[in-house]
Amino acid sequence: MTALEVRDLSVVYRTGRAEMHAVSGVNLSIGAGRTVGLVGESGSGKSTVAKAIVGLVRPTEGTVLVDGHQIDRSRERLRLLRRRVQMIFQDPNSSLNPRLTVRSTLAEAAALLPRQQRFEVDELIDLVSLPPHLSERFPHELSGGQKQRVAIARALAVRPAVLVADEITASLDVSAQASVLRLLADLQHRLQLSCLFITHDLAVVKHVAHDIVVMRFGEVVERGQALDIVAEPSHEYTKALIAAVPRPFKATGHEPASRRPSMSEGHPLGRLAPRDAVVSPTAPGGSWPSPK
Ligand SMILES: Nc1ncnc2c1ncn2[C@@H]1O[C@H](COP(=O)(O)OP(=O)(O)OP(=O)(O)O)[C@@H](O)[C@H]1O
Repeated sequence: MTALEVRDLSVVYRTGRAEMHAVSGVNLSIGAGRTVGLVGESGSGKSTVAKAIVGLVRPTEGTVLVDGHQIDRSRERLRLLRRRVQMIFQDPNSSLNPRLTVRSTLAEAAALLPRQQRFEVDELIDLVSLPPHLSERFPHELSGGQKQRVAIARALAVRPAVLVADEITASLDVSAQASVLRLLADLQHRLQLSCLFITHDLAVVKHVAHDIVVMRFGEVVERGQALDIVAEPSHEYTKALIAAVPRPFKATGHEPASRRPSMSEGHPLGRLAPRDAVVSPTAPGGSWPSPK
């Protein structure tokens, strides 16, 4: 089943008389329990796609379907469908309210669900493996990785079907990056979440994505299974993106396949296994903890 589908999405930003065609004719779909990596350089339109999906920008053309239902203008429907898709942003400092403790942040999000479906705050804290004693802290008292875990817990509080993660590891140091990526893969497997994972870093994406969609100048230029694209990109732009991954991790293409260095070899995240090795997409998934 398709959890999220984007059909022929175009977004034009208008500033005065100037028009900026940020996204043109983008199609993508994410199956239940799958992760799609959306990659491309800065300015290629990735965040605009994400914002259109969660309703932060209005598509100029095209539609977004959640669980097969079009997000239309009916307010009640919009509210329900939007809850099914939650976005996590790059910078938790601007996405978390600095005046709320972790507990208040999560309680506020959990309260959006009817009482009988609600998570307890402690369950959410446990779900993202935050030490329980951090629950009374404010965002400025947490590390970057801990803040991003709070942001993930807040997104999970409404039991979404789809997570849109926009460069969520970009502001973290290397060890926090690896542990947030591991958490995401683990949660996604346990909860059968679908995920759109946005990054400019092709070395990161293969650790989390089953499939990759490559964007350039607002258009999709290549798509396919993550390991295939990383091993044998067909579009020149994708090849250039891979070539931009720091030298020690690059294959020349002339060595036998068995000796070809993986792109992440020597990369700070190189010890993480590729996505399909971490969690088989066909492996039986878990389910949401049942409401108390
Ligand atoms: N609100 C806006 N008004 C006008 N132009 C915008 C607006 N937001 C984004 N753009 C432009 O749209 C294009 C796509 O931007 P977008 O942020 O979607 O790209 P991106 O691939 O996510 O890049 P980054 O990783 O740097 O965020 C860029 O040229 C950007 O300057």
